[in-house]
Amino acid sequence: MSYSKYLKEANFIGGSWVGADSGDTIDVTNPATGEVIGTVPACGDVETRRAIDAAAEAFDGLAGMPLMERVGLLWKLHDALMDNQKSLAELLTVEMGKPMAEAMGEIGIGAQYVRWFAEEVRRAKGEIVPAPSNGRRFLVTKHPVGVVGMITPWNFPSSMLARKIAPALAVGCTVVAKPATATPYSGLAWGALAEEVGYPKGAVNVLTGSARKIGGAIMDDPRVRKVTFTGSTEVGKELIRQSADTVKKLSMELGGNAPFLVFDDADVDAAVSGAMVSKFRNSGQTCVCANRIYVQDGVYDAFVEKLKIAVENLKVGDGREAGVEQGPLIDMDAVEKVEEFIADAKTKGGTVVTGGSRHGNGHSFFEPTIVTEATQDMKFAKEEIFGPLAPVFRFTDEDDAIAWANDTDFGLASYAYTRDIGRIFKLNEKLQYGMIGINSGLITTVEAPFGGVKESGLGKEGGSQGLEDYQDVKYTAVDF
Ligand SMILES: NC(=O)C1=CN([C@@H]2O[C@H](COP(=O)(O)OP(=O)(O)OC[C@H]3O[C@@H](n4cnc5c(N)ncnc54)[C@H](OP(=O)(O)O)[C@@H]3O)[C@@H](O)[C@H]2O)C=CC1
Ligand SMILES: O=C(O)CCCC(=O)O
Repeated sequence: MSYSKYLKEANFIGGSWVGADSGDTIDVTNPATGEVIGTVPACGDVETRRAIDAAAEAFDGLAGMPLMERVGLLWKLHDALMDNQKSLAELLTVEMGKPMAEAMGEIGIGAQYVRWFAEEVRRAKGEIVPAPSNGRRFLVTKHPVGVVGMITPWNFPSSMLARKIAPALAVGCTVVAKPATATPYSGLAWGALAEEVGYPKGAVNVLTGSARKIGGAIMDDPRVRKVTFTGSTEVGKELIRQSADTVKKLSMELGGNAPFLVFDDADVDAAVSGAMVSKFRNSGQTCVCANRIYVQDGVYDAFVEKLKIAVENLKVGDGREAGVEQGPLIDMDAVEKVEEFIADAKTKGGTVVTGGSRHGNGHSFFEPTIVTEATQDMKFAKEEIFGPLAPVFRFTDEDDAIAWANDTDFGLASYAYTRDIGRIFKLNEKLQYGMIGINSGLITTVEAPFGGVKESGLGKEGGSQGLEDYQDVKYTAVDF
């Protein structure tokens, strides 16, 4: 199959494809079938330090490369992604399970991130700040932070690296990346692409293996000046603690618990379409997925009826089959977690109006599910579901809905459907979230800063802010 071009069973360190020193490997399986599709090296701290050596050595060369050469490399990277979009998407689907259409979209948005940062870096201007007296100039300039450690999850194994690697390389930082063990090939493909388009040796290094050992070596090393992580809040907090000893710059894209508010004046059909994309994209496994759907009394029944029809039309199956819209969950633990949420809701008065069970064919598939009459004491009101389960809560009063929406430690994405302009501005002020979708269930775009507040993380990815996160600001006072 064409995806085999990018199925690399070795790690990319200092410009060479290598195994673990021990020779040990880890199996990689297709969650839709359970079959082993290949192996990757089980690397640890020694190999990670070697990768950091290579990245540190490559740094001056990449940082000192003329801007238009760095931009040229990014353009080549963009073209390589688009030229190989189908084979990279197949690889992604085979290791992660998402439907091919979504995998094609993920490779496409990854390429867009590369193009965006190739454009944005040309406008990464500094400042000359007015001095208070004559004979002085105050310069504010921007510089690449240095070697960047990147740790990424399985749910968007290609695009989560795109929005970290692209700005890093754009400004001249070098990279040591550790993709998730469940989905390593889409991460290793970034090494293959960097090699293909001619990045200097050591500019991009990609390792697989023990999260604790690779992560530990990245966090301990003073040469790694920044760490960017996407994943669970629990691991993110541990990395924040570990970063203290060497005071690293951090970007943390952590968990979410997105509220999705539907007010009486909403266009109910539009709200249902928005809820479908927000809740069921990637089988509910995105950190910006609607986790709690709050619907006002006046449209509650109509919303549930239409949502049920849309959910029952979803085709579940192997992501490689034509027309499939819901792939498997990443593993059986994820299935069990969804089952626990449903069982808890049922004991507290929730009603399963569709779905609720494992899907027939034996692997980690789960039926797209709706639970109605959800309440604030149910587990999913506080915890991230990360699966195809849509809890629908009922509300009467706008202020109650906003208070419930904010009643969480997370603050990543939120959504609201309403046509009242005054309410839209009130939501903009009151919702304690880094991102708000008004009459839109799909808000991720390269042009805008993606990121959360509260325990959903630190820093932004995308937008102009997503470039600045890879730069240090330096102030130089010149007296003459
Ligand atoms: N915000 C988001 O986008 C995501 C949120 N999640 C949430 O987290 C839950 C658990 O998912 P999971 O994949 O286990 O997420 P994790 O946070 O455990 O994994 C994300 C990445 O961190 C690595 N990692 C794990 N432990 C450490 C460590 N101690 N030091 C350094 N790196 C580490 C993982 O490596 P390895 O794969 O080798 O374990 C992976 O590369 C999900 O159910 C979901 O709720 C998950 C993924 C993405
Ligand atoms: O789940 C994430 O961590 C990122 C979601 C990206 C997207 O919305 O496409």
